[in-house]
Amino acid sequence: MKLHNNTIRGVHDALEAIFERGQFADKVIERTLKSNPKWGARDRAFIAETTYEMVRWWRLINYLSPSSNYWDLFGTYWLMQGHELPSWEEFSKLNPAKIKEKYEKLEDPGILESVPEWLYELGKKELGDTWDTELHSLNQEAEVVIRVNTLKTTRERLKNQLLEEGIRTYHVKGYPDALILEERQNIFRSAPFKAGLFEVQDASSQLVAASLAVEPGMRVIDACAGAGGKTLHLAALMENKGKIISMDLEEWKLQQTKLRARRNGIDIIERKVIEGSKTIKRLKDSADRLLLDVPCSGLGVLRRNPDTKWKLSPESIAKVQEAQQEILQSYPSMLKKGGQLVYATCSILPSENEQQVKKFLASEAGKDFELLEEQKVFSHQSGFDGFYIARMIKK
Ligand SMILES: C[S@@+](CC[C@H](N)C(=O)[O-])C[C@H]1O[C@@H](n2cnc3c(N)ncnc32)[C@H](O)[C@@H]1O
Repeated sequence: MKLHNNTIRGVHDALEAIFERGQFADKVIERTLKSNPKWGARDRAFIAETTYEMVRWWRLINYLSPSSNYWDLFGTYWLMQGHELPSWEEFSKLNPAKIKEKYEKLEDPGILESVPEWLYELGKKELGDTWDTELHSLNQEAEVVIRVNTLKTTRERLKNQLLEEGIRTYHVKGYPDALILEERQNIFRSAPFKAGLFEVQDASSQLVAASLAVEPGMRVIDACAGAGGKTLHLAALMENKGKIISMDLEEWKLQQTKLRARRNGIDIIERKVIEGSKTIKRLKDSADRLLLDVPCSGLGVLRRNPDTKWKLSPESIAKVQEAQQEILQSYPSMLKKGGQLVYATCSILPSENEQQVKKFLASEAGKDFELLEEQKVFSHQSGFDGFYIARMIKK
């Protein structure tokens, strides 16, 4: 594969924004590509993929070639991919044979899997040997998965509609509304997307709304709704009948649901910003179903967001765990007697998952609740993101 100086510079700029200015990788790549409209499809794919992969393997790359020079780091990454380096001045400081030897001698699993040492140790403490297998899987590139909007089409019909646009997909058993792209490509400009026939949503994430056992006509609260990915899925499962109260602390996130709902043909969503405990108290005993898709470390979605591992800290994980228990202690009061709730995270750490549920059930606030089922979704088993889903009933 031929390297081009200007696209490598594009990667440098993106990495600088991510590592030196702490910006989010997906936003940085979007901006980099937008600001250079002359790059062709192949250049754009090279910049996006190389940036993501260098972020993923950042610790390993820096171990093999300790340097603050982005050319050294890119060159090392390129060699790791099994390519040869062109004889450019920029790569003159690199010694491919030495780098190869250092890599072959490397045994430290935290460096090999390219995670911060504290995170490697935390995962090992919580998950034992499962962590090594899971971490390996979380370092693979994520597939693009879409969720069929069953309010407007069927999976088979959408498959054909996408094929007409040159987009080939396949489906996997156990995920009734999911289609997986055979090849990574921009689908947001396709006619089926603009017509609201699908949303991009990982297959594991699609298990969350499905596990809440909603029915048309119910009153459902999605209490940590964000930009509404799971609200939209709930509305489709409810056949756009009944009511969904979509809540979050952040109004700007709820705003995004508005546009997405319109595109999806959904009109049963009411948005509500949480302004403190009074918002929760006003909704006491009012819901048939409650979704708590709580804030979490995001360790289950490292395939998609590899920069998460460099942004997390032991303190940020402790803070998010505190928020998770606070939500569990107060939000379930919004459920009617006999109603059901789902607590979900996109994390694989027991301390954010089953241990939080156990603590809630043993507490005064959880005494009327019973655990009905629990799914621990690991990436190495499912092939998709890591998730945790627990369904409970208010007795
Ligand atoms: C995992 S994300 C939700 C993703 C969303 N459900 C989706 O499917 O796209 C967690 C959300 O919880 C929100 N959040 C954080 N603390 C909260 C709290 N105390 N109460 C409600 N929402 C909260 C965050 O703003 C964030 O949008």
